[in-house]
Amino acid sequence: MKEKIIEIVDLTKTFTTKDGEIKALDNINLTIHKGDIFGIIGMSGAGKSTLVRCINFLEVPTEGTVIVDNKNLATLNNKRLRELRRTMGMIFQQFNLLMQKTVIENICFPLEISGVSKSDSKIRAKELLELVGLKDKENAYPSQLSGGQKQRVAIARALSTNPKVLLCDEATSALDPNTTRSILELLKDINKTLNITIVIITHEMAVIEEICSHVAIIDESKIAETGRVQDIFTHPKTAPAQRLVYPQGTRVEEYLSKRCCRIVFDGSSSYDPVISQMILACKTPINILFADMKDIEGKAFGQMVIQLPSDEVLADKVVRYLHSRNLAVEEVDNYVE
Ligand SMILES: Nc1ncnc2c1ncn2[C@@H]1O[C@H](COP(=O)(O)OP(=O)(O)OP(=O)(O)O)[C@@H](O)[C@H]1O
Repeated sequence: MKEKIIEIVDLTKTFTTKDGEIKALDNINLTIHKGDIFGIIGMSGAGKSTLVRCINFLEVPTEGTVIVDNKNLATLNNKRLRELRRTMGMIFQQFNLLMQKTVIENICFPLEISGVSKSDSKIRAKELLELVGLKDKENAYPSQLSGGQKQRVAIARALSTNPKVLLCDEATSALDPNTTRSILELLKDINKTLNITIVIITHEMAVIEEICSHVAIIDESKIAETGRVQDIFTHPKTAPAQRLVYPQGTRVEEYLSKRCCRIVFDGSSSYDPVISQMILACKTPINILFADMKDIEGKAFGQMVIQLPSDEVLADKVVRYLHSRNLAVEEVDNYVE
């Protein structure tokens, strides 16, 4: 059993504004284990940023407990809280670099304010620049860098104090898809090589699928569903999870009069023509209603919704065949809220 690094118990956060009270988080319970890449996903306004700010006590919860690395944050004085925050690096959508400082000065800055000498800070900053692939940019200014490079500097800066946890608030939302992929690869690498727990706040399911091991879906201030990404992706139970897993435009209700099933491909060989083989084996045509597949290094990931034959015996045969190929199969005829 992995050790817990972050534990949130019965957390509620209410903001008082001139227009009344806003309950941004409502009775949140969440456990994140050491070494996880944990995604927190939800629509705009669901409460994601507030939750991440409660994890490092930049926002103090109205009710409930936050335990990080076995410390109850509510019991820490300001000095110990600052020390604890140093064990949690943070990166943001807008990078938040100091524009008047060079890349290396940006990375040295948190080290120097935590009391590390100028020369030691520089040595550490150079190591980090190498780690994030920006060795040749130490004297550049942020304005001379691309979005992806700026985020790499922000990651290096966040790692400078050797954190145990890296909190990423929409860290790839301002980046194009290729740059997003390369930043996610870098985060995966950091998680693996430095054994840093990563918490990723996002509104994009693709980010979760790409790198997270676990996910919590937050909807209207509450946790709707939490668990392993693979389990939630293959069997989303709640309406908010289903909305995220079924891509926009999948109007499953159109097919409700027919028996349909959703097949999840989670890494079988792309070269294995499983659908053609199924048609040959079951001797029946099937209608593909929706497919959203991608090939990653020769493996198929994604999902497909097929309409089953109207003959019940044949339909059962198709479902049995798919199960026999070890694919995750879910009938969707009773899906839709
Ligand atoms: N300091 C604040 N004062 C008042 N209300 C706030 C404050 N911070 C957040 N809220 C409100 O709390 C709710 C949750 O906001 P939060 O920023 O956590 O959502 P989010 O899921 O991160 O959204 P987004 O993806 O758009 O950033 C919103 O209704 C927001 O208006």
